[in-house]
Amino acid sequence: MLKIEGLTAEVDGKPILKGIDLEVPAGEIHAIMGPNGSGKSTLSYVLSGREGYEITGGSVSFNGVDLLALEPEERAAAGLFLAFQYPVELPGVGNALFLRTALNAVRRGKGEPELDAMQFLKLARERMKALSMPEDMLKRGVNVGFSGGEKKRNEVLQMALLRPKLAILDETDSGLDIDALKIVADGVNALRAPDFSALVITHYQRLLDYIVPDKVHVLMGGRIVQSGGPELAHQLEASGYASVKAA
Ligand SMILES: Nc1ncnc2c1ncn2[C@@H]1O[C@H](COP(=O)(O)OP(=O)(O)OP(=O)(O)O)[C@@H](O)[C@H]1O
Repeated sequence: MLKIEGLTAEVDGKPILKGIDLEVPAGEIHAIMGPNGSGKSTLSYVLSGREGYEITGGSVSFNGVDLLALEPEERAAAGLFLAFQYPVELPGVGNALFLRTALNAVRRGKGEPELDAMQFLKLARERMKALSMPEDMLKRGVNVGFSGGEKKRNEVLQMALLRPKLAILDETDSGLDIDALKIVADGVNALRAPDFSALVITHYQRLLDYIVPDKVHVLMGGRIVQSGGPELAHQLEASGYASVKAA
């Protein structure tokens, strides 16, 4: 599914990713943990094709395709989805129209028929119910006036509608109350399938009680410095990153 080899990238001439090697097979969920400023968000932005990041070396293969050669919208059409750490507000852009436009763009890319407003509403209501989101969130501007937790749920709604092949969740758990955490985790778990993979970036072991990862990786100083099973997250929670440095 995803194979990253020797990936290096810089921002404003400052090297941030210093040789990332990471493989996420189809059907697996991997977690990335690491101290503040270690490059976790940078990795997710580089994978999604955000402007301002210069790739200086390495390769990323996504289902056999050179991901780095694709435009951001082509990456989305190929099945990549990034749930932002800080979802942006788009005043004046209705959430329903935004979500339907995103969904239809991906459907077009896959050669599937677009959904009209009625078909979309039916699907969105169904998926929102599963996420315990009130329907009026469709009528409001994208994320405008949404609480922190509501913005994160709106990201997961997007994911539930787009049904990507690879979802990257960048600290989607931060700012969520305990009930919302479970709802969001259920949303991710519902997508588990042999052709779905996820990279879950988190600071907290707690999320990984609900989304049990196949592997946990520690990103420090722009490199993956340790990988292990779910027990690695427990070990980090107990001893912090000093134990990794010593390893
Ligand atoms: N536009 C930028 N200009 C300068 N430095 C940047 C820029 N974007 C990121 N950085 C730096 O790159 C480093 C990695 O940032 P990144 O956001 O990827 O870390 P992170 O691991 O996601 O951190 P956190 O856990 O705090 O979210 C940081 O030192 C950050 O200051």
